Amino acid sequence: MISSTSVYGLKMQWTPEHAQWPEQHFDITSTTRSPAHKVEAYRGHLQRTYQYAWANDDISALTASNLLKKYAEKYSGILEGPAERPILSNYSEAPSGLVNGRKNESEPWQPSLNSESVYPMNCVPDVITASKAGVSAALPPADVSASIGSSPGVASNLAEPSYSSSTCGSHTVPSLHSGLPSQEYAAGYNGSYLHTSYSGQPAPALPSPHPSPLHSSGLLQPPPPPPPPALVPGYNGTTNLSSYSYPSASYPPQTAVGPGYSPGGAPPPSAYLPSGIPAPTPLPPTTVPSYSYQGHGLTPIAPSALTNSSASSLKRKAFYMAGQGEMDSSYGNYSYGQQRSTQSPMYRMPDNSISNANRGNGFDRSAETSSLAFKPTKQLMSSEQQRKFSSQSSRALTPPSYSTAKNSLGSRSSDSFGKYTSPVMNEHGDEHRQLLPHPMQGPGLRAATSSNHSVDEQLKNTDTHLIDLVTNEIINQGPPVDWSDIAGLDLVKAVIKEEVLWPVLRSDAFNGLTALPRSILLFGPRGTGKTLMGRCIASQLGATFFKITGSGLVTKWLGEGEKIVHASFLVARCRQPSVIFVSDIDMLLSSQVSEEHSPVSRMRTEFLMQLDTVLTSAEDQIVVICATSKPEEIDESLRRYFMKRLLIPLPDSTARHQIIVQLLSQHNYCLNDKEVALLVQRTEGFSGLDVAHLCQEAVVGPLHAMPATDLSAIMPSQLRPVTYQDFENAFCKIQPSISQKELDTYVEWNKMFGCSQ
Ligand SMILES: Nc1ncnc2c1ncn2[C@@H]1O[C@H](COP(=O)(O)OP(=O)(O)OP(=O)(O)O)[C@@H](O)[C@H]1O
Repeated sequence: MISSTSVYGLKMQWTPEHAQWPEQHFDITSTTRSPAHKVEAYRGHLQRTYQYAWANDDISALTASNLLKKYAEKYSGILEGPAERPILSNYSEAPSGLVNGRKNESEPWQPSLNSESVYPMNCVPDVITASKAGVSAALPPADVSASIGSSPGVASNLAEPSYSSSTCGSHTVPSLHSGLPSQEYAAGYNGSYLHTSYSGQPAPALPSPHPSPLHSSGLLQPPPPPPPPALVPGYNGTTNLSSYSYPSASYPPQTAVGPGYSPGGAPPPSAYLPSGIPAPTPLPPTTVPSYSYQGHGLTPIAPSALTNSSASSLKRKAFYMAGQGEMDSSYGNYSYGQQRSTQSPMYRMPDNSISNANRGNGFDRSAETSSLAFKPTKQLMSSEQQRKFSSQSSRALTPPSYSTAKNSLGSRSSDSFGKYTSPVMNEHGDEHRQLLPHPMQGPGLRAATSSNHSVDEQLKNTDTHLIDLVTNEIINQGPPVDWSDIAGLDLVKAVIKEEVLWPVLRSDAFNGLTALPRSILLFGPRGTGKTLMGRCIASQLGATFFKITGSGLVTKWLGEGEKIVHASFLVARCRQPSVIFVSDIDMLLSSQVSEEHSPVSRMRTEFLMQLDTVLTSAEDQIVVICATSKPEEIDESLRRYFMKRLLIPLPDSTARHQIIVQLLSQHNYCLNDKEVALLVQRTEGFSGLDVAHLCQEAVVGPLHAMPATDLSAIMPSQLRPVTYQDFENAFCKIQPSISQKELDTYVEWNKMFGCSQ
């Protein structure tokens, strides 16, 4: 139907096609979006369209469509009356039906253009028809009737919120544009892969599959070839964006700014780019809030968006560079090659009170007032342990966590040892060393004869009475013990050799392995060679042997046992390598010790603190060996302080034979092999000490036949040899000291907690 209207003397022809124009350009069926919203979207579309046209020096089908539509708007404005002329861009200013500049969604929107409000204008339909014909020739048939809301030429460029939020990983670009081939316009590329604010960046010239109508009409020359891609490496302009390898949504965010990147500064160096790709002008990170540029196998060519971690990293960097906060301002700019500032909390001088408490009475700090007084790890541990153990006497003590990698005793450098030697040690120390059957040869023991400087300082300021006591009564300076001096115990010997001695003697072979056993519990009947074993270990290591008797601490030295323990470990650190042997350890670690502030409790606390320090220190060359004949009395929570718990059983027949022959060889005796074997058989159940007592009693048998007045004048050669009868007499006096019940207890305890079967 064609109608004509005469307005202001102009007669306009109006056809049904004209009446459909508003519906085609404004989706009036939409109930989800206000007209004002669509206008704003359309404004953005126009802005981008013109930017792209300007940037590419090209007029695409999209731009041509927009130009045509703009012409149509102008003509439609002429068709409408001057009093109620609705301008496309001022819907927000329309007074009726709008609330706060926006149309209420509940109100049905009435288009301003209708057949009655349009003035007939004969020339306009012709222009429109001609224009549409041009577009129709360029668009697929399905798109001919598309409205603005669905037209590929326009709608694909509308920055709808849901459209711009489409993720790279969804790969749904074609579905977002019905009827529009995905490669026709890089909507997904621009709207989702790149942030909209990135439009200021020169966009890649994406070729249109459809020739511009202006091109078709010959009004414009063909556009120049597209510029080389600047943003997507390898993109050649013909790549189908739907198949473009977008970074996966699960792709890990770039956590750090690439090397050479300086926010807001110069672009990254060209060496950072793939070959043949020019460096883009970097955008400030804040303008690309969610931009993740790095693709699969692609080297980033532009500064990436700051992820949480990288952003916080830069924040921290800025924080330190600004010198804010409590941290030392020089720390943030710190170069590892620089001298560390002692003002930094990481390298701050230790608290005086802690140090003094740790170093005992009378410690003079004046000697280490220089900035070089870096608190060594060992002292830090010691301070922590002081606090830890000083408050735990009322609760269960927990075993320490043993250090693993650098737990070797041989890791101490020669520079870390001091020169301290006790006045008493000066007299006997060298003798002790000379008596060693196997002077230390291992690579880790070259520097084992000195003491740590800081420990040396502590020692100098410790009560000399305690030092002398330790030196005279704790340090054992007996003859060295060889493995052959210990009868039997082959299994225990093998374990100790392999797991205690080898890691010390050849620390290089055990570096990085599991925690090395530096605390051993030897348990078993009395007189079976536990102390002998401890001395043998010290001799094999060439270590100073400290023997602390638990029973002596709680009886003889009860009042100052705590100080003696402390001083013993202190001297042991000065005389490294050291073996501290504590017999009757059950006296200190018994679960019966319940009084919090009793002397025994304080001794136990001190001992555990020192033991923990040894176990957690990678520098100390100290082995702590504890022995007990009552392992069941050790507090359960303290049992695991001992990394190795080895049963020292009664000597077997072979061991007894060896002990007997060994002892008789020092005397004149007359026993055949059968009699010796009989002795071995009759000493079943004897401890090594019992056997020794038996032999001793038999050896003095010949003296019983001598007159008492001549004993001092009789030469050994004048005495008769020891016979089997002397042993018969000795058996009358010497009985096995261990009951079968006790033996069963050790066997059971060994099954439960022992490390050797
Ligand atoms: N296996 C052994 N080989 C040689 N001699 C041994 C052996 N066991 C014990 N003896 C003798 O017994 C003596 C005491 O040994 P040792 O002091 O080592 O026993 P112990 O287990 O430490 O005793 P305690 O539990 O009472 O401290 C040694 O001096 C040695 O003469």
